Order: sequence, then structure tokens, then C-alpha cells
Amino acid sequence: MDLIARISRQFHDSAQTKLAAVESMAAPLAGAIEVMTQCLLNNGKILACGNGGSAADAQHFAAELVNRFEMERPPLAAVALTTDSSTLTSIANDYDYLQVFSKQVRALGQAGDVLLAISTSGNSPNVIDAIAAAHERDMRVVALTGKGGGRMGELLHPDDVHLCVPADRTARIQEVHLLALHCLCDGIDCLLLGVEE
Ligand SMILES: O=C(CO)[C@@H](O)[C@H](O)[C@H](O)[C@H](O)COP(=O)(O)O
Ligand SMILES: [Zn+2]
Repeated sequence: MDLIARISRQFHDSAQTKLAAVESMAAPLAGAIEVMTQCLLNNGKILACGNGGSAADAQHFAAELVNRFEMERPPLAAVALTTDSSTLTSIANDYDYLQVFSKQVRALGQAGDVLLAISTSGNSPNVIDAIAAAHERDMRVVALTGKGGGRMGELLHPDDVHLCVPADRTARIQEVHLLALHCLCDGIDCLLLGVEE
């Protein structure tokens, strides 16, 4: 096994997947930045959810809004729905894992808030259930997906934003998701601080 060749292939695949995604993702990313910034300026908040690596992404994004990204600015309202083990385990234990995010959306979400729903397949049932709960609460959804968008792509409303990575391999999709999340952080900071370039 030539590990160096294998690693080199992964780096090249990752870079190519990112470059290939610019064309289809730049415009919806700009739309998502507008939606999220407007939500925050109207005193709304962003709730983020996902499973596995996407749970880590939800937390990563919320931390960058609440604390900071690259520029100095006031803290912004974002909550990852993946972090409270008591809430997660009690919902999964008493009801169903399906509801671990949707119950939190119903508890915390208000009209004008945004749900950031992350799933590489677009098919995670608990993320889909969270989208339904967000729509009930008159929240807009920003969906980060891949593999064609799955069920999530079909369930979005016209004023939601679909950020679908044009790739089929979970790891590569996650790598583009992280880049997309950093684009969201950067864009929100630029709009809030009036940065021109
Ligand atoms: O990070 C990885 C794979 O790279 C895994 O933990 C992965 O996130 C989990 O299998 C998730 O449950 C996959 O869910 P999803 O992306 O299809 O919604
Ligand atoms: Zn992973």
C-alpha cells in the first residue's frame, strides 16, 4: 500500500471537489449570507443541527458566531442543537431519536429565526423532522447537503436556501461544508461591519 500516493489523491480530490463546487454554490451561499444577516439584525437567532461530523460542523459554526470568526464584532445569536446530552438523551429515550432536534426547534425557535440543517445525504430523518418543525414556527431553513440533496432538497420552501455540494462521497462533502460554513461566517461579518472588499 502506497500511503503517500493515497494521501496525495485525497488532497487532490478534496481540492477538485471544492473548485467544482464554486460555480453552483456561490450564488446560494450569497443568498444564505443575506438571510442569516437579516435574521440576526432583526434580533433573530440561528439554530444548527446535524449528525456525526455534521454535529461537529453545527457546533463549529455556532461557536464562530457566538464568539468570533476573523474580525472583531459583537457576539451573534447561534445555538447548536447537538450539545446538551441531557436534552438529547431524554428525547431519544422517552420519544424517539427522530425528535432530538425537532423538539428543540419547537422549544426555542421563533418566527424569523433560521435553522441551519446539515446532512451530507440530505436524508437524516431527525434533520428532516427539524426542518418540518422550523417551517411550523415560520423559520427559514438554510440546508447544507450533498448527493443531490435527498429528501431535504424536496422539502425546502421557495424562501429557504439549499447549499448542495455536487459530490457523492461523504468525506468530500463534509470538507466542502466546512468551507461553506466559513464563507457564511465571513460574509455575515462583512455585511454587519460594512466591509467592501
Ligand atoms: O463524519 C462522518 C463521516 O465522514 C460520520 O460521522 C457521518 O457524519 C455520520 O455517519 C452521519 O450520521 C451521516 O449523516 P448524514 O450526513 O447523511 O446526515
Ligand atoms: Zn467525517
